[in-house]
Amino acid sequence: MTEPAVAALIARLPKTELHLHIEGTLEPELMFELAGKNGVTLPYADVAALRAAYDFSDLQSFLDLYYAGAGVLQDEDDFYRLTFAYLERAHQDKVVHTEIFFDPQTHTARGVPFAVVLAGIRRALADAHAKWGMSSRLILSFLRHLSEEDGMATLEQALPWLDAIDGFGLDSSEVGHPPEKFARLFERCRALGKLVVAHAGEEGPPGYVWQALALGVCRVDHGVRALEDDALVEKLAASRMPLTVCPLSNLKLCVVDTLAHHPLKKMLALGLCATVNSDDPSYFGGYVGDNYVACQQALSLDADDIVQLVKNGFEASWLPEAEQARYIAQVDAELQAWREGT
Ligand SMILES: Nc1ncnc2[nH]cnc12
Ligand SMILES: [Zn+2]
Repeated sequence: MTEPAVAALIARLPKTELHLHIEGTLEPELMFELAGKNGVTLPYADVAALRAAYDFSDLQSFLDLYYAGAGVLQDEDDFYRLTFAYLERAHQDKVVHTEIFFDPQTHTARGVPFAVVLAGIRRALADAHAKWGMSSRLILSFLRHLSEEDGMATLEQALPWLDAIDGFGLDSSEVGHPPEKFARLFERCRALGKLVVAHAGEEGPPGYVWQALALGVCRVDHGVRALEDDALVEKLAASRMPLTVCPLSNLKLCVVDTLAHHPLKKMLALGLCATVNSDDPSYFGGYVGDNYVACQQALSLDADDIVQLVKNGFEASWLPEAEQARYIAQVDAELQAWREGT
C-alpha cells in the first residue's frame, strides 16, 4: 500500500509553536495599514516593494528591517490585531499551544508604554483561548545588543505584571553579545521563580550554547551550531535539552545555504530534542506548518520523523505533564488514523 502523502499527516497533527517573535508576524499588509493609521512613513512604495526587501544576508540585515517595521505598532489595538492575526494563522496549522516572545524594549524605547504592549497581546491570547481552546505562554525577551542595565530596567517595568509573564528570553544580534553578558539579569529572573531561555548557536559559536546552559536555560533557541561540538551534543541529548529550531529562518538568514543541508534530520538521529518553529514567519516566508512541509520535502523526513518532532514540541513546552501526555496520545491516534487512511 502506498502511504498517503506525509504532508497530509503534517496538516492533521496537533502542534506546538515554541519559538515565535510576535513582532516577526507583522505581515506587510498590516504594516502598511497601521503606518497609514498612525502617520508613520515607511521607506517603501508599497507591499510588493517591502516584500522585495526581504532578501537577507545575515541576522543583522533582517533585524534592521524588523525593528523598523515594529515602529508602526503604537496602541493597544495594534498589538491586539498583530497577535490575533498570528493566532488565527497558527490555528489553521493546528497549533494548539504556542509560547510567544515579545520584545518590550523595541517599543518602550519609542515611548509606547510596557502596559500597552502587554494588554494588546494578552487580550488576543485570551480571545484565542476562548474561541479555539488554544493555550499559550508569554516570554519577555531581552535585547542582547542593549546593556544588561537596560534589561534590568525592563525587568523592573515588568514586575507589576509578573503573573502574566511565564518566562524570560534573550534575542537580537548574537555575535559579540554572549549570554554571559546577562548573567546577573538571568539570575534575577530565575530568583523570581521564572523559566528562562536564550537564543544561542544561531550565528554564534557552540561556546555561546555552553554559556546559555550556564544561565540556567530550560530550552535553547536555535542551537543549530551546537552540532560543531561533540561534547555539547552529548550533554544536550543526555539531558533532553530542547532546541527550538527554525528551519526557514536559518535558510533566509543564510545559516544554511539550502534546506537540504539543514541539520534537523541529523539532530533527531543524534537523539536531540529538536522542535520545529517559524521564528519570524512574516519575514521568512512560512508559518510553522510551512516549516514542517519544507523540511519534509528537502530532507525526506518520514512519518516517524514528523511525529517525533511534533511530540518533542509537546515535551519541550511549558504545559503541565498531564496535558503534554494528552496531546501526545492525540498525535499517536492521528498517526494511526492516517496510516489506516481514515
Ligand atoms: N532569529 C532571531 N534571532 C535573534 N533575534 C531575533 N529577533 C527576532 N528574530 C530573531
Ligand atoms: Zn528567534
